[in-house]
Amino acid sequence: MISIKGLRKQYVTKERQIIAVDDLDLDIKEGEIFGVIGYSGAGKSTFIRLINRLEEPSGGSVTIGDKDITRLKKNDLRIARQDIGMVFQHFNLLWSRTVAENIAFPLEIAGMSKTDRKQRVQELIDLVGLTGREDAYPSELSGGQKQRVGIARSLANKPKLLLCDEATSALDPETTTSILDLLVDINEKMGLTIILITHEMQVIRKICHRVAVMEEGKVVEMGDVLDVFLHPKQQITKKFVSQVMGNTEEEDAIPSMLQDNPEGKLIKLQFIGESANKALISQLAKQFAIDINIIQGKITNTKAGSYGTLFVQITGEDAEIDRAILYVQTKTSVELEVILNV
Ligand SMILES: Nc1ncnc2c1ncn2[C@@H]1O[C@H](COP(=O)(O)OP(=O)(O)OP(=O)(O)O)[C@@H](O)[C@H]1O
Repeated sequence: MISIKGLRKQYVTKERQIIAVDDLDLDIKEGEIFGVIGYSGAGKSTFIRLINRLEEPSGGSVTIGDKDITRLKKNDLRIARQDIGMVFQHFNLLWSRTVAENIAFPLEIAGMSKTDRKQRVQELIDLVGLTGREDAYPSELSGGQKQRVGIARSLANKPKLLLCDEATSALDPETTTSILDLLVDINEKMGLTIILITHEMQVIRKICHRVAVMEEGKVVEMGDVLDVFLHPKQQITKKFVSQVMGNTEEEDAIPSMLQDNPEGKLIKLQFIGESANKALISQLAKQFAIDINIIQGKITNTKAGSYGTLFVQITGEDAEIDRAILYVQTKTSVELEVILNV
């Protein structure tokens, strides 16, 4: 639905030239929640603002449906933008307007009649859970409520695409969760495509279907969220995954946990779905003459399902351990890695 080709943005200042977005190619599917993650300065904000041309690209194209946004003249761009909502980190509300008036603002610009506007605003207020706060001013609202107004306003013209620029970065973890839940709800109810940028892997984990990792203006890794969590390739992606899964230093410390009983093999199992794994452990213990001691385990839930890592110590005759390992590798979908041979 959205096709981005060779997208580029170069800033030229007196002191320096910066390529903030460097030859980006991406296809985003209709109805998906697509996350872009990167550290500060990676080019995320520039990228998302190029999509609706809040920034003018230096090269490349952004095609939404059958419209090449980068080629539209001013008036056509204004019309095309009605199909693209945007949510901002710092809400960008009009402080002298009430909740209802903020949400009505884009409808006024689009020329909707007062009666229709009133009805649409009420629908939106109910949708984002602000019923009863219509006449409040932004200064009277919590951060989460302000963002709900921002989201309602972005949806006013029934866009097909929603761009979220660090929409939860100014919010505490609990409020972040409730706003992310709202985005998922909107995505599912309306089939709205969402592109979000963030520096938090938790945001990607909770709601995104696919993720792109950005570094120095380029996408360095991209894939289904579950795949990226299970098999991060680039160093930067591994770092982001460890934000959620815990530090790899913890893994380094695991061999020392075997100090009390240094024998057998230390194995890392990676699996999708918790129950499949539990069943596997008991099956292995029954089928092979081995003992399995669970050292450490972690389950993480993503939008696409749960996955986990389990560290186990297997003891017994070497040949029997090897048979059990071969069984897991050839007969199950669980991934197995021998971390340590004692
Ligand atoms: N208007 C501008 N003029 C000059 N350089 C800019 C401009 N906007 C962004 N840049 C530079 O482009 C690069 C990418 O910035 P961008 O804000 O897109 O990154 P980001 O990943 O969104 O980071 P952050 O989360 O800190 O905003 C940075 O080096 C930044 O200094």
